[in-house]
Amino acid sequence: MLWLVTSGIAMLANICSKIEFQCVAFTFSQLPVGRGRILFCHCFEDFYDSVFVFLAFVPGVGLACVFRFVQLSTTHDKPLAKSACTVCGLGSRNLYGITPTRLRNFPSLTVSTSEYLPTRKCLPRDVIRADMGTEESRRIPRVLTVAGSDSGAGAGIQADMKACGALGVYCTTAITAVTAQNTVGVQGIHEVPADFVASQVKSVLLDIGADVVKTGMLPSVEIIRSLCDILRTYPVKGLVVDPVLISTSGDELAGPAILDALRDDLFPLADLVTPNLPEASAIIGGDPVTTVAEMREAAEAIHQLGPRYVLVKGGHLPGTNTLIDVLYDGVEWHELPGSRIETRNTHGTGCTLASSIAAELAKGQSMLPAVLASKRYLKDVLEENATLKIGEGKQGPVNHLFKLSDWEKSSTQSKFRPESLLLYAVTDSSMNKTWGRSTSEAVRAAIEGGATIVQIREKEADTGEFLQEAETSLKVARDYGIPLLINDRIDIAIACDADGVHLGQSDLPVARARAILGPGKIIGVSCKTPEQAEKAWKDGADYVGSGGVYPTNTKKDNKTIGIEGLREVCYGSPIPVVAIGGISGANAAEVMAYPRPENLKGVAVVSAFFNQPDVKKATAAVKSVVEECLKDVSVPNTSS
Ligand SMILES: Nc1ncnc2c1ncn2[C@@H]1O[C@H](COP(=O)(O)OP(=O)(O)O)[C@@H](O)[C@H]1O
Ligand SMILES: Cc1ncc(COP(=O)(O)O)c(N)n1
Repeated sequence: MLWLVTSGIAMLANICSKIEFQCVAFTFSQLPVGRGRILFCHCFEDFYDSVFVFLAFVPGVGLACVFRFVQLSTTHDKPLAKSACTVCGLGSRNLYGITPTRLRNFPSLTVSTSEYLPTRKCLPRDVIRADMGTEESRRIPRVLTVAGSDSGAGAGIQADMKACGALGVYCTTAITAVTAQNTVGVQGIHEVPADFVASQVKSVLLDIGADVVKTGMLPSVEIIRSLCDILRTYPVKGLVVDPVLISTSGDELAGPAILDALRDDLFPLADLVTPNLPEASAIIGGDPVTTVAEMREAAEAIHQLGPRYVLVKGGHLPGTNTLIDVLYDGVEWHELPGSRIETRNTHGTGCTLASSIAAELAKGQSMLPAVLASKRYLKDVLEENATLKIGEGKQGPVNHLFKLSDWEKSSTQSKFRPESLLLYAVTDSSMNKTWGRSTSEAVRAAIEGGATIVQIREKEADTGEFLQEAETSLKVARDYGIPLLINDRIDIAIACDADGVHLGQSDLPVARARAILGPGKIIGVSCKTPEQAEKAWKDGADYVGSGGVYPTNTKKDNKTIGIEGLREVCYGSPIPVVAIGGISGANAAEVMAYPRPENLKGVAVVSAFFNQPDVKKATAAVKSVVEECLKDVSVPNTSS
């Protein structure tokens, strides 16, 4: 039920004659209000079941009326309404004087000027609608999309929701048709009855509200007409009309029968109409639109039909790599150029552009900046996803949420492959300096010699130098497809986007590191005991580095655990283990010899690679020893 509280009787009568909801009027002066569907109520309890309260009043008188209303609602021992209801105020700007605190029973207050009357003509383009949240609530720009569902999710409702979401705008929906659609084409269309489309639109507008309405596929004249009726009754700040007729695949989504309804009913209400070239041609009666000059003529002709702006989109311009969209407001022309991006993933570009413009308008942008911002967003989407493969057909969908969809970061699967531990190179900058080479040169040589994973270990350099070393080494490792980890310093790993970190027992706890790095990065942990290995696994590590297997000078005060200690760790470790500490070509066979624990995957080497004149040769030498051990296919020993 919609409640009207008013002292402006004439306005109330006018509004009630236009809306379909049952209205109950409560006038503070108890004046008789006797028209249409208006009923009376005489006590405050009667408001209790309302879902929407509309405060209508004449300027001047209105403010006193609202204060009285607020006072009543706050002194009353019940809340104003059972559930949070929207309060819409209509009248003078004086409403701005009401503070959110005074209106704490109202989740939102919408104010429009008294020029708001249920005839579209007198609705100012910039009708003032200030939604005042309560002190605790935040407001988010809202777009309502009235469009078809695309099961392939590149276009239609799905595109609109994702584009608005990506741009920080809350998108509600009224579905006009459900299509069975994929990258090959449209296999079926199931139209939603016009009255149910209208119900969806009203449900949204009467509760959540919308700053801007965007339309896409409107498959019938009835749907267009009922939408126009609603928009005349409940005007919104902006209306963006994408006159969808045919899909990129060439399938008809709305027949020529709707053209008259678009031209006569919807376009005059629109702030922006966004036809592509075939749509522009159909709207103006079939004349070809294939050049920028013809786009201008079409924009002019469409503008005559009543919208404030026309954007004729040039995605279908033949034989050019510069795509021009033409924007026209009846006076000024803007030719907005963009380069054609080579990609099959263009299904949904039109819907995406229109809904992005709607989103930008909802944020309060004016038209030209909104169009430019949307073109930039679309360009980023097309560029980022140019080579993406979704579906087998010719028209790949636009992937709007590319910023969220770095699967390596969002995946629940680590990139870690246990086999990569086979020949693990751990750098030492002082050794490399002694031999006159940079860390990245040493990394390249180790990889060329057969290293299967690299860890940058830096104990001397300051943070800036370390980062630079890591970045240049990472470039080398990426060229060869070899994972590169950073020793100890999770900040450096994040800064250069390395593949992961290797942590000691006294470094950042593994669980914290995992929480920071996410599931896609590799984490290794140094462990000397099976208990440490078990904990590392529980905390989210991918592998264990266990040693020192042999005495070594690389790490001071490092206890040697020997082959026996290594094996104990392996048997207690639920995750793969790499042996470390004093390993060289001379002893690697002993470490890796069969029978060995199944999860002992390789050897990590420092001096035997980097304290050598020829890193590549030294690495290759250890590699051949380890590979020799792998040739032994005897059943691995898994018991202690
Ligand atoms: N391959 C592309 N590279 C860059 N921009 C494109 C490409 N294809 C379309 N666009 C842009 O996408 C928007 C939608 O264009 P268009 O393809 O004409 O619409 P529709 O998807 O409605 O057919 C326009 O701004 C157009 O310039
Ligand atoms: C439900 C729906 N709405 C709109 C389009 C147009 O998008 P495109 O022109 O990219 O095929 C579509 N294919 N499906």
